[in-house]
Amino acid sequence: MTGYNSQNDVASSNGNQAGATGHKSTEYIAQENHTYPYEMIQEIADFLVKGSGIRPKIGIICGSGLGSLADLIQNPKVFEYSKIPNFPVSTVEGHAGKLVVGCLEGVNVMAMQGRFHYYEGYPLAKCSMPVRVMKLCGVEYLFATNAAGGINPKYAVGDIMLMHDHVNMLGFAGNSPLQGPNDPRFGPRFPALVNSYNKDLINKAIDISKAMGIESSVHVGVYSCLGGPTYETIAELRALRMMGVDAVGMSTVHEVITARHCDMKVFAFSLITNKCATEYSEKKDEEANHDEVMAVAKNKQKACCEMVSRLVAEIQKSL
Ligand SMILES: O=P(O)(O)O[C@H]1O[C@H](CO)[C@@H](O)[C@H]1O
Ligand code: HPA
Repeated sequence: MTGYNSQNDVASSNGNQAGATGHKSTEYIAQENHTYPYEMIQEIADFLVKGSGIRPKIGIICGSGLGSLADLIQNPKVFEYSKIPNFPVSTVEGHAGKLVVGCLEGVNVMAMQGRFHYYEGYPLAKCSMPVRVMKLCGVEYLFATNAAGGINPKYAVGDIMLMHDHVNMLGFAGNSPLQGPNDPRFGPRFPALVNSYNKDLINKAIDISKAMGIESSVHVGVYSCLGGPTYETIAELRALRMMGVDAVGMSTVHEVITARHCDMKVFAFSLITNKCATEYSEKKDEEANHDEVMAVAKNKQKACCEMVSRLVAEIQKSL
């Protein structure tokens, strides 16, 4: 272990500060940006692979209230985040803070019961650091799930939106999980993001929705991530709709960016937990709230679980 802690006060690690030339070292810039050095990610991955005896092929991130996706896993080995070296802890209700490793439909998988959000106070690189851990554990496919507000007027509460693209609002503001020095062992300095969402997996998920008889409540659309923790204003929601956004949340995009940077195949979906109002109203019940988000997710977890396990079974056929 390097002894580096991303929450350390940068100024206290004076060994890495500007040298006689006045230039900051790469390691110092990495600390300034709260990024994790490759070696530290490798150590976390080694800890998990050694502790579970498993090299997972698929990584699953459970959205708010969707932690039961991890309950599908057979012979689970459960790691509390607080017991994993250098791992952040979950602070949001509906995010248990456990990493579950085991087998699903004959495929070794790793599931995060609890993700990290920017509004929790974590820099984006830290929010999506577990995706790099997954990569170094052997993960080739990322399944990212989330609870989201439906902006597309055709979407109903309880529908599923398969993500085929995103609008990165935090990126518009100059924030990225890839900010700071690039380590080419993960990926290129300037990764392309067209075709980020694997078309083959989207098509398989559409076929699965037909087989499940739920195709009328499954859509393909565009997700946007805002910083939160506030839900959006009417004016913001109208602006997002004009930009072609179908569903809005506070997660996922930075995880997808990190996964594509290291060449993982990505499948992501939103469970629509509330309809976003785009008209001004005094009615309290039209305001988004986390209790409603959690309740809808709990209600719909069965369909989400079936969608995920059937898709894993499809991937298993192609391995
Ligand atoms: O994106 P997930 O983690 O599913 O959670 C969503 O639900 C919370 C708001 O209710 C926010 O954290 C939003 O991002
Ligand atoms: O309406 C929403 N907005 C942002 N994030 C969300 N997560 C669930 N619902 C929402």
